[in-house]
Amino acid sequence: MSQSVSDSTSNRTTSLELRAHGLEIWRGETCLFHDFSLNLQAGETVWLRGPNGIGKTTLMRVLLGLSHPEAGEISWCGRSREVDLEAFRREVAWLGHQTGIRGELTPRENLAAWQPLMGHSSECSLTDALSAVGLSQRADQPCQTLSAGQNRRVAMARLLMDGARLWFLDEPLTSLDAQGQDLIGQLVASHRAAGGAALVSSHQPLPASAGTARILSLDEAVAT
Ligand SMILES: Nc1ncnc2c1ncn2[C@@H]1O[C@H](COP(=O)(O)OP(=O)(O)OP(=O)(O)O)[C@@H](O)[C@H]1O
Repeated sequence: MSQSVSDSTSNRTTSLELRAHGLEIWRGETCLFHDFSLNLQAGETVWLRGPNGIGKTTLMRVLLGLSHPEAGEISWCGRSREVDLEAFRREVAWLGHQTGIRGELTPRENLAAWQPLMGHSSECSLTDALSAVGLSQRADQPCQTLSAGQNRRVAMARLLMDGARLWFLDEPLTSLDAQGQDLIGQLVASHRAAGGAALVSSHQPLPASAGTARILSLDEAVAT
């Protein structure tokens, strides 16, 4: 178990380790996970691989504390995640199926509206984030006039501005062309290189640009 050290400038722990042990998760009459364990540390990408409906979103929601497992323990930096659930959540940036983008607002306005809600601010400015996802030319156009893939890029720009060290990306490749998928891979690799970690769910292979990822095949891990 890693040691937690306090960072006096940001009041964060400098270690990064998410552990889940012995999780049992039911939805309705179905046991999705039985005795499931996961370990994610700084500099790692874990790819949750599995077909539609296997339980990837459900697992991410449980890890984030948005719903509860029937059994099992989840720890963050060596302590129960429940000790300070809010502090844990501030360390997580979640890109889910619903991006939370307001269509009547532009990418710039959406990002500005999200900014005060971010747990920690990164060194990446709003302008830099838009540029990094290739949206500088579309920054002032209402999001409802952008394509699905362009809106995914707006959501990715939010991750770059958010200083969260742990990324939960739920099917981030959806709606993206090959160039967009490659970009997601690059962003994940950069995040990892900067000491962050990413949990990425996808039913399709991660782009090569994402670099090394530890594969967790859910169809082998789920309850039988
Ligand atoms: N509230 C609920 N009540 C009953 N069943 C549920 C509930 N939420 C999810 N499920 C079921 O749990 C299973 C897992 O759903 P989940 O959304 O986690 O899958 P997924 O692997 O993320 O799928 P996808 O790849 O399509 O996003 C599905 O069969 C779904 O129908």
